[in-house]
Amino acid sequence: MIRTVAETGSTNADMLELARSGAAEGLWLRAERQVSGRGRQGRAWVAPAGNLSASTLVRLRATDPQAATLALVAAVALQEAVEVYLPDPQNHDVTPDLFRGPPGGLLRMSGSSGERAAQWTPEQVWGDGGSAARAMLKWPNDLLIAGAKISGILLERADDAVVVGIGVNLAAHPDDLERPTTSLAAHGASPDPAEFLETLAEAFARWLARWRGEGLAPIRTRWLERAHPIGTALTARLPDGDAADGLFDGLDADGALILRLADGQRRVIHAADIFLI
Ligand SMILES: O=C(O)CCCC[C@@H]1SC[C@@H]2NC(=O)N[C@@H]21
Repeated sequence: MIRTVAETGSTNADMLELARSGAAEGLWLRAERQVSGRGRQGRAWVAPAGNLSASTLVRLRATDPQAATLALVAAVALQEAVEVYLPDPQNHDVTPDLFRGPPGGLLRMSGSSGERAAQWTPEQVWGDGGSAARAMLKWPNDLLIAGAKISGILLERADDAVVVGIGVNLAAHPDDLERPTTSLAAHGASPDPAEFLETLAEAFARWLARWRGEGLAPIRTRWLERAHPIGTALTARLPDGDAADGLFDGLDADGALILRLADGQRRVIHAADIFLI
């Protein structure tokens, strides 16, 4: 069920209240205008009119996979929904053996983890994407088009309830000094937020059911297929202020990010802000 309000501070804050008063799993709340949106790590989330601001609720069960992995469930559902609206969504069968990423140099796409490389052209990862623009996942749940962020996902927990808040730049994107941003409109599509949410809610319900029924494995597989290739150079900015540079080497069985460091060691990262370099 989808409830829509004209304006609110934060749909996540509202959904946490609804969760505390017994709301059932599956409820979605969408605000046409969200004026105090919350982002990850205490940041604000700015949502110009025409963008999607919505939250839903998952009630955890004893047999569920780790709650934190709902971040990957939300990410694969959102990636799927965004690609429905991108031009030429079928155009993803290019699998180059070598991948040239900035600042230059060739990176082998097949990592030691043996994951199959994602089907990306360098232009789709780094360039303007053009008519072949694709929505690419970056750990844990950012979605990028041609390197620019198009959406944000924020998970918040209250007892057995996890609130999953999703903001998508459909019509417009706010400027961000720290990282490039984009919108679906900038790529030739501007779905109505209500219609977009129907698509997203359907995809989320489907991936949530798989997460419950089959565990994290199919979600992880799908995430890897839709993420930057193995071998992509990343910087992880860690919660303690440190940073680690390395090459993307897949996800562990729990969905944590694996970085291959310059000395060849693998580092498993559970929490960080990740940047493509
Ligand atoms: O920092 C991020 O990338 C996450 C942003 C999450 C924004 C969404 S918009 C709907 C929901 N309500 C909020 O207050 N935040 C989330």
